[in-house]
Amino acid sequence: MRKYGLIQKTKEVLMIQNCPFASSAAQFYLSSRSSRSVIHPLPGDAHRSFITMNEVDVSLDAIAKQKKSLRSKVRKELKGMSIAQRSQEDTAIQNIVLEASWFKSSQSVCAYISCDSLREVNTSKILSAILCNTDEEGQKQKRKKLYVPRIEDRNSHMRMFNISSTSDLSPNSMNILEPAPVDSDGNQREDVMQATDPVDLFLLPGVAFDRSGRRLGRGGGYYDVLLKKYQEVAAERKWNQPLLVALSYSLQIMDEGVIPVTPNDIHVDAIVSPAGVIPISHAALRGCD
Ligand SMILES: Nc1nc2c(c(=O)[nH]1)N(C=O)[C@@H](CNc1ccc(C(=O)N[C@@H](CCC(=O)O)C(=O)O)cc1)CN2
Ligand SMILES: Nc1ncnc2c1ncn2[C@@H]1O[C@H](COP(=O)(O)OP(=O)(O)OP(=O)(O)O)[C@@H](O)[C@H]1O
Repeated sequence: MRKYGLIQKTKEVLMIQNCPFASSAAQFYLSSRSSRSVIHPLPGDAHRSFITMNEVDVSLDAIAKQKKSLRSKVRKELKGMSIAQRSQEDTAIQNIVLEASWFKSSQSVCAYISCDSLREVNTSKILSAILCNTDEEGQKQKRKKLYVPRIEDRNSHMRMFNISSTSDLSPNSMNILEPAPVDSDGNQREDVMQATDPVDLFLLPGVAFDRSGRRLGRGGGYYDVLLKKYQEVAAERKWNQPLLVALSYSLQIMDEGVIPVTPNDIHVDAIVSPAGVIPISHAALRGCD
């Protein structure tokens, strides 16, 4: 069912031409002509507006394999990082976020709870600052709303629930901390999809990123599905779209063209690495003024 939907969507996207940056996925088509099944820019091949279902299948399978292999390569490199290097990069990245104008002005944030064994950029300092209402100098701030992920099933279904303390969290089967849908007083937590105010900022985890905004996740499709849904909800409610900011160790930033993508992959607006913010979209460039 999902695969058929994906094939339909892929075909629709592949037939769109001359799209602006906002739908950057549409500027590429999947090609199975090459044995490596790469992604080509459209212009020179704009006449090729149809591909068969089989070609889409072959290309998507090849892309899935390329993603898997890139994930293993980067995971290995992350395992090779020294504790000191990671800790230095964790501090630098989190300080950059805490000092950024787009973070300071945000009122509602979706962020991940970092998992040490997955070698994810640490978010504990950012989460504490949000939950304690303090800025990087310890000054009191207006309290931001915080939503964190909870996996619902293995079918790419994740929800984001509002929490007010890290004591609201317990480890799931993957040893990632997550909130129960009901709090300790028996009250249903607010799901970000039901929130009455917009989310300004998503802080995203991932395995690899590039300077054109491509993001390779852990392979569950959880973020791609949730972000697409949230973008649709925001558009229906005529809200500004949230800024999508990925947190990345230096070695997770790839040269352009290395990260394979499909039309389902949501591009990020900016990346924060220890070297600073890499603004990608117009929204991020405006936010970095
Ligand atoms: N901190 C955090 N929370 C998150 C995510 C995340 O990436 N980071 N997710 C974002 O989706 C969801 C969880 N998805 C996950 C998907 C895979 C693995 C994992 O352990 N993957 C192994 C490889 C498994 C395999 O290849 O079979 C790994 O990456 O080492 C963990 C979480 C929701 N919560
Ligand atoms: N919007 C979507 N609708 C349906 N299926 C999707 C969607 N996005 C991703 N998927 C499916 O999820 C699976 C994993 O996708 P992919 O490898 O791109 O995940 P990822 O980006 O690494 O993970 P994540 O989004 O959790 O960080 C694939 O089978 C993909 O087709």
